[in-house]
Amino acid sequence: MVSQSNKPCDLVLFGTKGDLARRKLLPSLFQLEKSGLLDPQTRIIGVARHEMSQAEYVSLVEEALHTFMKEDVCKVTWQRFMAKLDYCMIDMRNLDAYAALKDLVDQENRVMVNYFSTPPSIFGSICKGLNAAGLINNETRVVLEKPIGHDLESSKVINDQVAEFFNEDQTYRIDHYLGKETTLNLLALRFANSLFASNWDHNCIDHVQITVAEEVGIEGRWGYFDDAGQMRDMVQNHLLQVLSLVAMNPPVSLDANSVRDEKLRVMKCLRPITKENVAEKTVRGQYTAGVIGGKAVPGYLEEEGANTESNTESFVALRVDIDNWRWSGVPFYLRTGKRMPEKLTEIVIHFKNMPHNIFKESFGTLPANVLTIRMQPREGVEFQMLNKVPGLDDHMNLQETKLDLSFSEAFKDQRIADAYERLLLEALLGNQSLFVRRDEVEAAWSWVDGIFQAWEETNDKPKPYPAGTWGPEASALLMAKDEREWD
Ligand SMILES: NC(=O)C1=CN([C@@H]2O[C@H](COP(=O)(O)OP(=O)(O)OC[C@H]3O[C@@H](n4cnc5c(N)ncnc54)[C@H](OP(=O)(O)O)[C@@H]3O)[C@@H](O)[C@H]2O)C=CC1
Ligand SMILES: O=C1O[C@H](COP(=O)(O)O)[C@@H](O)[C@H](O)[C@H]1O
Repeated sequence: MVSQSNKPCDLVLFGTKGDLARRKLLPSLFQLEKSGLLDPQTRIIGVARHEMSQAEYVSLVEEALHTFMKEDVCKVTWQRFMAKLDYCMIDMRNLDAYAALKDLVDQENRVMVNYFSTPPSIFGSICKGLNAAGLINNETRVVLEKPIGHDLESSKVINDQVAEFFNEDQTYRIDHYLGKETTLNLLALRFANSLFASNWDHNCIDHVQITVAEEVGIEGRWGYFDDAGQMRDMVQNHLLQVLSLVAMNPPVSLDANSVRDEKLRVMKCLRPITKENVAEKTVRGQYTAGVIGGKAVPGYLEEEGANTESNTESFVALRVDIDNWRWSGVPFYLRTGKRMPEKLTEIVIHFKNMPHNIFKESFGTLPANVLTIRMQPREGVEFQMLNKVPGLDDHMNLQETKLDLSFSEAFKDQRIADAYERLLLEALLGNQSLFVRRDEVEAAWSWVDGIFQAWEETNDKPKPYPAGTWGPEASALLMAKDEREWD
């Protein structure tokens, strides 16, 4: 991706005491410092509404690093990193409070990048506060966490509140799946290899499966999750972004708007799901108590903070049709759920069967080629194909074999950076390619809203599935109807 600016920044982290900031953002910033990717002049300013001395903030950050980093906290890097930290107490709903930031930022010499790691309900207040303190100029950037809104209408309200103060080219909407190495590799796979580039359509592909399975439940986030559900939490953003990258036409270049234009075209071609077809095209589920990795786990309704009644889905399976020339007749099957047997994100491309079988006598039906892109864990790419078994005994004895490229083997000395490292770096550099444009967010909401409406009109309720399984039986039936099965 092409970087646009290399100026030092004031990265202002609103919600610095929150879960995301401590678990992901601060450790990622630390890794950037360790890799020498933060400008020596760059500052990190944490904002929260609690009274804290500078020393207390530094130890909050240190504790977050020790708790959430997978590797040891390098002492030399820590000395450099801690010297970059500042803390500012602001109640983000109080517009007068933002004046306190003025003494900490230096807009003449540094670009101010404001990361809103807070509930979206206060994004508007933060923008107003920054404006009231005179802290917004043409270079100032804003990074917004997902999900933006609860539906199309509320997302428009939030985007309008931000757009009152920031242009689209100053606005960076995060979808952390776009920062994953394996997501970026999808671009390389598709557009740097002629074998795939020329076979990526309805002539060669039978169907596509995208699975994003999580072992975890709702992780103590009942308040947020019960309001959102798996459709808003994962499908509206992460799964539709991945689907768009798999399905889009080749962008003219890697610049932000070329890629985003192509993704948007895909979203606009998603066939609406309505009350007439929602039953055959969607499955929602909710986990009950079960066992994962030999450990008993509670059901959704027994989670901490749960109501006894809730129709929120923790699992979704969908058949998605894309109404354009490239994908005519090629269904995309999506499934995502919490409390699945394992954490697994993968895209599986099922190619079409051979039109004629010359190996009938020795082999019978020829299985089709399958390309699996393993996004996490065990990142890599796998291609299933048929080969002749060497030997003189049976002159055409075929066997299914795999070409298996594991990133950890092929790129032994390369560390796989967390998605947030990549995205924070891109935001600091001013490159929007890996951020979602407003029209993409709205197109995604518009399609997802249709499904919610269809569920409501048909009074659809989530079907139970025991934790530690691959979702309700209806998910397997959704595939079986089309004479297919999940991988
Ligand atoms: N956690 C995650 O894994 C993910 C989170 N996100 C998104 O990131 C954002 C943050 O999520 P998360 O960290 O989980 O949420 P948290 O609730 O843990 O953190 C939000 C922070 O915002 C602060 N805050 C809220 N209102 C105010 C206010 N008026 N003044 C000052 N501070 C305020 C809270 O302060 P206080 O502590 O005082 O309440 C809290 O520290 C959300 O938009 C979420 O959807 C996206 C993907 C994953
Ligand atoms: O955005 C979110 O993503 C995580 C899953 O992310 P991953 O990188 O671990 O696959 C999910 O657990 C969370 O509910 C959701 O808000």
